[in-house]
Amino acid sequence: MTPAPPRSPDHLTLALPKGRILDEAISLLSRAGLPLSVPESSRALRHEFPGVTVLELRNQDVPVYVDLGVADAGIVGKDVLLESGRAVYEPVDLRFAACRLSLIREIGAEGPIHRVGTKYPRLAREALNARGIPAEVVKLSGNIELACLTGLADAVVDLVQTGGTLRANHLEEVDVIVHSTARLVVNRAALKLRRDRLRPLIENLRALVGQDGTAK
Ligand SMILES: Nc1ncnc2c1ncn2[C@@H]1O[C@H](COP(=O)(O)OP(=O)(O)OP(=O)(O)O)[C@@H](O)[C@H]1O
Ligand SMILES: O=P(O)(O)OC[C@H]1O[C@H](OP(=O)(O)OP(=O)(O)O)[C@H](O)[C@@H]1O
Repeated sequence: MTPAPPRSPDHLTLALPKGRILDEAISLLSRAGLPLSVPESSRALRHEFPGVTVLELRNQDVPVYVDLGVADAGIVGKDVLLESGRAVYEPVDLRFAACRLSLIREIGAEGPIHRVGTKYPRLAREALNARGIPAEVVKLSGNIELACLTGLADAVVDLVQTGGTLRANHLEEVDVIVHSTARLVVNRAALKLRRDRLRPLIENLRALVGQDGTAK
């Protein structure tokens, strides 16, 4: 393993997910005082700004990079954070990318649930255990609703926001498992080492999303 070059305590490394969270994350961080702009469309995965490096990752990898201290902080959905099981510090609910993780079946489906398809096997397992449903959980990677339509599974655990995907596929939400929004996550050691950079960032983000006790 190549050791990472030492980073100055003045420098911040941020883990941000490509996909639907990236633009809003960059916009919020910029308004909170970081000199960021949306990375130009290139194949580059690491973007340098004055005093800040942005690592562009898959959602599931954001908690890993932050927990292991390669990134000082990151932004990720609560759904992905819970699924990761990583005990990172989570100081700000950024209140965007709101959705819920739900148990979903074909409209009118009855009878026992034997197999559940999902991108969230840990949360699905916990939810099924809590409801006393001894079903098999099958990990899938995308277009999860298809598992119900094809008979691969007799229920799925997936995200719902407008409900448009459910309606378009003759599916219904049977139960909400957890509500999710985007969160700022911070490495606990970095919070001490880079306190002068991270504390103002946390306070500015709290003020921007209305969690500092002041009016927005
Ligand atoms: N339809 C939606 N409406 C609002 N927020 C959503 C919706 N779908 C997902 N999210 C939130 O945005 C996060 C990122 O979603 P996105 O669609 O970019 O990920 P993905 O492409 O499915 O993930 P990956 O390809 O990295 O596995 C999710 O973890 C969730 O918190
Ligand atoms: O209730 P809705 O507003 O329809 O949103 C829910 C859909 O959004 C997400 O899928 P996405 O579009 O990210 O595609 P994916 O399945 O590839 O993740 C999620 O997995 C649902 O399928």
